[in-house]
Amino acid sequence: MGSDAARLLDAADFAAGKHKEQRRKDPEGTPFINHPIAVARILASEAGVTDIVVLQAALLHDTVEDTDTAFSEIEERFGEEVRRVVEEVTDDKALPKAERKRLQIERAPASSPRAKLVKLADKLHNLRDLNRCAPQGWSPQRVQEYFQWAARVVAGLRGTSPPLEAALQRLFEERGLASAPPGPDADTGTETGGAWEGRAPRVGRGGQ
Ligand SMILES: Nc1nc2c(ncn2[C@@H]2O[C@H](COP(=O)(O)OP(=O)(O)O)[C@@H](OP(=O)(O)OP(=O)(O)O)[C@H]2O)c(=O)[nH]1
Ligand SMILES: [Mn+2]
Repeated sequence: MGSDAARLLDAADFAAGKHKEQRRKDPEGTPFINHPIAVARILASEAGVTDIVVLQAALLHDTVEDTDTAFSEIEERFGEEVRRVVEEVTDDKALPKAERKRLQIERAPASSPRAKLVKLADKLHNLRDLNRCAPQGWSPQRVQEYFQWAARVVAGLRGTSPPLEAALQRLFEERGLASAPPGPDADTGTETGGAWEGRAPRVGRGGQ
């Protein structure tokens, strides 16, 4: 099986090979692999995660969604637990974009704790990246809409990692997106209404 370090580097090497032709959407064309590495770093350094399955899944989280990688390949090389987390954080690109985005909001609350960690770190890195530099062709309104959508996904991931949720909360507040504080009573607060500018109501806590 090898050491934890070996397993982690195996995942980093696999992801680097799969993403080798891809660039991020920023005007600098940052190598895509910077993103999964940053997501794994956020989990290890900011969330204090030591679970190698989570860190491997973070490195691999966009391989199936964005390259020719099959889930079976992930399972054969990294095992069933890693495959399962990657599967939970992979959008079905065959679906229309609006449906994919809706499903992320709907499915967040019932995700496994491991998948919730990867999703929180993924959103945190994408939002920090948006603040740093918007992707080519994105208007300020599109950026703001991504923040609004991300806040709805993150609302369904609460109770998972206080440091990541606090970092995300600050980013949402900077954008004028208030939301209820973490915790079991998060859906009872009314003082923070209006975050969605009259769009849909907050979602995703039903019965979880
Ligand atoms: N902020 C930012 N995002 C970039 C950049 N380059 C690529 N992305 C990716 O773009 C996706 C968000 O763009 P959208 O237009 O909303 O989604 P889409 O790619 O699925 O169509 C994210 O994918 P994802 O990882 O699948 O996350 P998510 O859509 O599930 O949040 C993000 O990782 C960049 O330079 N900055
Ligand atoms: Mn990602």
